[in-house]
Amino acid sequence: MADKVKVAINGYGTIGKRVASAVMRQDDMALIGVAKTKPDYDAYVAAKNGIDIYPVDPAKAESKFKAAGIKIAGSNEDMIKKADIIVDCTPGGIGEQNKPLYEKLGKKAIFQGGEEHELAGTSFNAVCNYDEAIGKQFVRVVSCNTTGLARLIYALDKGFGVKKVRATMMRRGGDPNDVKRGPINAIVPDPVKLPSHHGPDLNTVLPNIKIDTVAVKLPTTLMHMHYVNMNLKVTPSRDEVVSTLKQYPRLWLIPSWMNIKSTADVMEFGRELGRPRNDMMENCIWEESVSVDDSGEVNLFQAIHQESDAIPENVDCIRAMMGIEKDAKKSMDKTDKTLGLGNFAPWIQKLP
Ligand SMILES: NC(=O)C1=CN([C@@H]2O[C@H](COP(=O)(O)OP(=O)(O)OC[C@H]3O[C@@H](n4cnc5c(N)ncnc54)[C@H](OP(=O)(O)O)[C@@H]3O)[C@@H](O)[C@H]2O)C=CC1
Ligand SMILES: O=C(OP(=O)(O)O)[C@H](O)COP(=O)(O)O
Repeated sequence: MADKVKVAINGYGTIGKRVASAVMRQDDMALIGVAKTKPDYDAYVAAKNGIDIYPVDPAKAESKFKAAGIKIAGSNEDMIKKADIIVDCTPGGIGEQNKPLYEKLGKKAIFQGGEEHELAGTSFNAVCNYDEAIGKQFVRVVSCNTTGLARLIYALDKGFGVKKVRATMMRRGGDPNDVKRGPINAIVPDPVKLPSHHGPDLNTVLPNIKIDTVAVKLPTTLMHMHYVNMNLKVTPSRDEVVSTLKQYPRLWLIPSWMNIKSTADVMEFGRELGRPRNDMMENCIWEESVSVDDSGEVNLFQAIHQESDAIPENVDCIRAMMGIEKDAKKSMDKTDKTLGLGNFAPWIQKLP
């Protein structure tokens, strides 16, 4: 195999730590290191796993890392210099501040959904537009909700043609460790002014889809829930819609016998399987919810694990931008195999 692609992760939080783990599972990529602003439990676990840590601002942070007994490997800029590509997983808006450094050092970078599409000029979802990212210097992986919508809508558009989508995103308030977020006791239309950003965002990867989206925030941290309504160009049977969805990667149809009744059950299933961090990277679509009427209108519920669903897309995006795999399907197959997606059997924990 040719030299491995050297990947640096700038920002090691919810998304960054998962991208780092996924990169470490790829035989065509090597993890150079991760950048953190400060030592904490994430830095402790990373260091114990032999991951090199580069403080964002060593002048401020070096003594803190030293006091915590965590060795540092250099500055954030040192890390970036060593890498072929940087996956920027910093909080929304910081990626924009980091871009000039990537430009100065002539590096490729992937931004996340918290940045504007215009920052990169190309937004990405593997099944929708892998080819558009091939060889690019800057690409943005669309956010978790948009990733979930894009995979689903692409499959049904390929299968039957989509006339119009209406989707309601019931969003988690914050991530499980994000105690400062809310709401605690309210349902918040967010944004009040419609549409929500998800529809226009979807059009960055599927420009020809007519879509209206609304979103509310709920007092929950586990997953997002989508109610999706689609008018198709033809009128397939329900069985045809279900079997089409089953053919596409990263779409999991939850069988009714599993008795998965809520996002809590989906997460409990991930925990019970023993998946790392309980991650459920697939769209989790309730098969029972899929309904099709005689005018070709489809309705369904899907749960989206915000912390992890965009992770395989980051891996594919690296391959596309580096030009090491020009075939989207081959990249997705490799990513899914290495991350154990679409097949639960290998994860099942040996008990006790
Ligand atoms: N969480 C989610 O559900 C999803 C988030 N996204 C997007 O992914 C991006 C990252 O979000 P998320 O992982 O949740 O964020 P987190 O807040 O969990 O993590 C951010 C990380 O960036 C580090 N950091 C902060 N400032 C800087 C800086 N100036 N330079 C380098 N690193 C820095 C933080 O370090 P330290 O902890 O040391 O301060 C932390 O490790 C955002 O664009 C977000 O919109 C996309 C899909 C889903
Ligand atoms: O990218 C996400 O959501 P989004 O798809 O609604 O933009 C993540 O769940 C982060 O959302 P946040 O901006 O509420 O932290």
